[in-house]
Amino acid sequence: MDTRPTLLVIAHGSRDPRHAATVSALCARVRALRPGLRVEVGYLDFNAPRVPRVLERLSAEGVRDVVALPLLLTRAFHAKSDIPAVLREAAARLPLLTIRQAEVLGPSSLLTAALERRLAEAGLRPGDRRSTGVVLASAGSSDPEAGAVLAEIAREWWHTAGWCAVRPAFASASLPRTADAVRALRAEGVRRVAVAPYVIAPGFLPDRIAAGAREARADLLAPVLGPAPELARLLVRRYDGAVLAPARGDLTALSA
Ligand SMILES: C[C@@]1(CC(=O)O)c2cc3[nH]c(cc4nc(cc5[nH]c(cc(n2)[C@H]1CCC(=O)O)[C@@](C)(CC(=O)O)[C@@H]5CCC(=O)O)C(CC(=O)O)=C4CCC(=O)O)c(CCC(=O)O)c3CC(=O)O
Ligand SMILES: [Co+2]
Repeated sequence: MDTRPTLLVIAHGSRDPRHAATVSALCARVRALRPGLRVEVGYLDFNAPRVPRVLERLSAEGVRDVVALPLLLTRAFHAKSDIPAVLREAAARLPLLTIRQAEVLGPSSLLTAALERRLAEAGLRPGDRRSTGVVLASAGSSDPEAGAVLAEIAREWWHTAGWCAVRPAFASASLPRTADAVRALRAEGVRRVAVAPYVIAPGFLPDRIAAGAREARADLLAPVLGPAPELARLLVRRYDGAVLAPARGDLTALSA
């Protein structure tokens, strides 16, 4: 029997059916990277099964150890408040289960590599970098830490990839919006403006980013990250990090 903790991927959920289809495709890639590892998905909202139902089922089946991995790019509301509350509540009802929450996916060079893969798919050539300004369009959060982290990711990516500029934009909760960031780059004289959605799956907020890119006539709109191979590798990396965490004395277990 496989004694490794079960991987529970916690996805946001969406009314858009492409969201859950993308999450499933990503999990299939993770299973291919780690044959024999049990990978389950639970949703916070909109889709079934919800996280508490999955944990109940796992506990009933005799699973004792779970790594709960937020399928989120940023440590903000969902990662800091929402998921810990859901896990605490479930852990209190399921005393045989040990649940560890893994780190969120970002920031990571694997994510910028996935963004570059998507920009190339949208037609951007490596030689275009110096003349291209990129709008890094994320979901947005009212958590100021998220905004600061996104600004740092934009700075770092600009620095390492050699873009003419990288500017953050947000689909909700904070400003600027995608269309305003595209216009600002144009006003600064940037020749080619590309929009890179820093979101995982198609859905409501990605559609808003795409509408903003069209409205401001961006030259290029990349697809969402989706089941990129870099993302699958990053999930495995965060899972491994959580499995190793207690050995470092960095106990994140929610129930003993
Ligand atoms: C807390 C809040 C902002 C705040 O106020 O701080 C916030 C935060 C975050 N959402 C994130 C992600 C996604 N959000 C959606 C969808 C919706 N999100 C909405 C609201 C809110 N989202 C605010 C709560 C307001 C309230 O509930 O009172 C909805 C209801 C309405 C709306 O936006 O108007 C709309 C449903 C639309 C519908 O009805 O169908 C999808 C799915 C999709 O787009 O379809 C994804 C996955 C995208 C992907 O695939 O990556 C992340 C990024 C996490 C990460 O990866 O880092 C954060 C950041 C964080 O965690 O803080
Ligand atoms: Co949201």
